[in-house]
Amino acid sequence: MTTSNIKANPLGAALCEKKWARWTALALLASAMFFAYIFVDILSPLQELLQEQRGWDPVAYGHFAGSEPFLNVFVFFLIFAGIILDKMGVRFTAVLSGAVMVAGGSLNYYAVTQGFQDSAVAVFLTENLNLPSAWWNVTPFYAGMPASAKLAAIGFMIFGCGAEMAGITVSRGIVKWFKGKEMALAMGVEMAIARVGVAVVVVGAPVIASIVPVEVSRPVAYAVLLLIIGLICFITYGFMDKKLDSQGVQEEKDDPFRVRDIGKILRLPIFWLVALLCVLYYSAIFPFQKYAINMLQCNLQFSAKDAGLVFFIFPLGAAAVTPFLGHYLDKYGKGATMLIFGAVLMILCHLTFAFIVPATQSVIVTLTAVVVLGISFALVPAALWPSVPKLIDEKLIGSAYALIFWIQNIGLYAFPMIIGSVLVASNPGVTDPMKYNYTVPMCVFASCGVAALLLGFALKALDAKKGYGLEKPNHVADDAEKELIGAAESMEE
Ligand SMILES: NCCCC[C@H](NC(=O)[C@@H](N)CC(=O)O)C(=O)O
Repeated sequence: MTTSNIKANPLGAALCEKKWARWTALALLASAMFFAYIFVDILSPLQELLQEQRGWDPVAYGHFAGSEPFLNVFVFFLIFAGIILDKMGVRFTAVLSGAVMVAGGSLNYYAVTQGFQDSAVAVFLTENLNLPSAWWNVTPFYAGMPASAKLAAIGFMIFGCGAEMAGITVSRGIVKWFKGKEMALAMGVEMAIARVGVAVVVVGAPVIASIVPVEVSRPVAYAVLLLIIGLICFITYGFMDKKLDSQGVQEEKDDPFRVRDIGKILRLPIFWLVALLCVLYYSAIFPFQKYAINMLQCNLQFSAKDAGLVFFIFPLGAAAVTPFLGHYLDKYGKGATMLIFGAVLMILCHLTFAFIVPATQSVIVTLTAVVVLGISFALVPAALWPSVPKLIDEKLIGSAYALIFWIQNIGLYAFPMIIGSVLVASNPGVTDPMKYNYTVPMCVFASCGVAALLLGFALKALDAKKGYGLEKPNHVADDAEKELIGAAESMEE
């Protein structure tokens, strides 16, 4: 349960009390995340070029793309990241995560360069990591996978450790600087900037790659450069963070860390409601993004470029709305209600893609659904992430974010594969990628929305019963929660 982290500062106003300082801290954290999100999707619009220049077929690309959460999910790296964050604090973990992203990103870059193709490492990887395509092979590697895709996947999974570690660290950093102030607005701005990163990549990567001589690795080189700038942002943030600590505004660190603290989080019913809502909602968003362009191509008979332009408004729409919803949450609350609305909008949009878009082939209907889905993708993240500090003890917040991310990453790992299988099973005999019928996969996404909606109702009911303050504005919740939390804790004991 939350306690205020602000201690009286005899030397005057703490840095986080100064608006310019806390927004500068946010700018540094958000810039690093912006660059991370750019890297995540840098190869997504270059699949055709990867096939031409590096011999990656869709299967190789799919295995590479799915490799990012691998270490986080199966080697529990995210859990360790949460423990490191709670033990070592934001400053150390931010710089560590930035360095891990640069290391993984550089390896990923080297794998797609021409230089790697003729190297001894390429020969070694061609002969190794040829794992059978059996059900138990949860790794991204399979027999016959191009060596460059294997090394790129290794780089991408290392990058993924850094990116997710950065994600939880930035969330905790925002709590540290903005608690009791414009916390949801700050998280909204950070996520909006991240969404712009996704939009920039969709348009920018193909342009950079197509500069003569056409080269698929060039956009990746630029993205690695941005990761290095992101690391510099984290280091710069470290100086501000240190100053803040020296003013007595220190994070509550769990010292010594006890595994039973994780057990404490896992025993909270409200934690499970939030984590399951998160995995179900995000599993119907990020994996959907991977199939959306092809779904639009099949339904509207569009080229990939036109479908990309239609889908481009999805992250931009979300980016435009998220900060306003964050501000609304700070001022008026209604977090649980926002989660419910977000789930309803998502269900409506996925059902529209499942039934109305294929029947009407209407561009207007499609655009409307994409815009509404963007609003849903603003509502849920804007309400979800700033609500976590209302539910969990501040010294365990890093572990709590990490556990939620970990559960979410299981969904993000599994769903692209589940949807791929459902797509193939519901389109027997179809081999032309422009002829898929997406009705059944879209119904699977919609059913995730229905489950998320039910969890949203349960969350609202539990909040009303135990008084976590999810429906309260942030500032008010901060004062009220201290009393409520004590009551809630004793009830939970
Ligand atoms: N300060 C908000 C942090 C969460 C943002 C959230 N990102 C994630 O949930 C990532 N774990 C997703 C991923 O694994 O790629 C978002 O809404 O983008």
